[in-house]
Amino acid sequence: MPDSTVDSRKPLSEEQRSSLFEAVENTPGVPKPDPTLVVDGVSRTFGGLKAVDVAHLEIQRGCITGLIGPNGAGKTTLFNLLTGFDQPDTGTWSMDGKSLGKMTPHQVARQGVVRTFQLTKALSKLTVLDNVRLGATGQKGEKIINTLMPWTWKAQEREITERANELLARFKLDAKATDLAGSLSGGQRKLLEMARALMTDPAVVMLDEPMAGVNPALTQSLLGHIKSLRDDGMTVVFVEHDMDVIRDISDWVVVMAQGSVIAESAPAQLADNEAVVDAYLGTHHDQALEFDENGNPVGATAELAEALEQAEAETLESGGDLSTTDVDVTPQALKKDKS
Ligand SMILES: Nc1ncnc2c1ncn2[C@@H]1O[C@H](COP(=O)(O)OP(=O)(O)OP(=O)(O)O)[C@@H](O)[C@H]1O
Repeated sequence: MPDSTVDSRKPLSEEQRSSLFEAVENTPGVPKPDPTLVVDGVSRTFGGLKAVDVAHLEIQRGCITGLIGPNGAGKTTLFNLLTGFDQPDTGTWSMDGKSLGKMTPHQVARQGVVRTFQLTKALSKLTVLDNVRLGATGQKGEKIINTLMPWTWKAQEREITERANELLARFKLDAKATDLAGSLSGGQRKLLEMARALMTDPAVVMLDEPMAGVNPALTQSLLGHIKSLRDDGMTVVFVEHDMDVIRDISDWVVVMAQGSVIAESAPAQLADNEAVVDAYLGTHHDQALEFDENGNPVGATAELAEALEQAEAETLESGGDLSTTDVDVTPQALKKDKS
């Protein structure tokens, strides 16, 4: 269990969540009514490249915050820094007023902040159940003194297994408990990651691209699971490229580009923000393409394919040569075409 004594688990209703953000301005670094994580001046440089340079960021408690931005914007690096997997050059950050700086991932998890990875870290040669059990921190059996008192850690082992089984049932992986993790599909591994992350009963869960590589059939159930974390009173921060997913489940969206927070807003107002359109929505290079079971493009991919076809037809009509002409299918160009 996290050491934090603040009651950070009271689930918020949908109305409460949206009214929380009513008075929050759409400006980078804007204060939130009841922030749990607060980041100040956090920067990280690799060689000459400033991967992260966040002046100020507050994450609202009990809500889902979507973190978006083009490839290389610094999203994963920020996750790494906040959860102790990397150390910043400058800056401080805290949860409920308690500094999380200079801590190991293990210590950060004990404070109540956990994360999952873009590429799932399931240990393929261990069973699904053992993978989840490994998410527990601070088992009494780890301490030498306790090896002299095996009854204390045996009882704890039982508790850990019980909790792991409960979590496997929550994520509908209980039937796979004794299978090797290596036999799971991409989507099931994401669920396994979430189950493992929840072993410490965290207050804040940071999910790095939980939908990436997931079979579309599992996407809805994965989204449901993420919402259920919030409905249990947890604070969720998640990185995602798919704007439909962002709009569907985020209460608030933070946009990063070139290491910094360049915009924040409610999901419905994202497209109105010029900085966001320029830095993110205007570039399609990292948008996940989606197709149905017959190989036909769906959703945003269908719009993109249609726009591409139309732009190609126009290029040919006006006597252009497709082998030498780049067709501009950015949203700005498409808007121009439609008007
Ligand atoms: N260990 C590292 N060594 C050197 N450069 C790194 C390292 N980790 C990240 N970077 C660089 O820092 C920048 C930010 O990378 P990061 O992975 O945080 O971006 P991101 O927003 O998560 O991107 P993506 O959406 O592609 O996952 C990139 O230019 C990346 O190449």
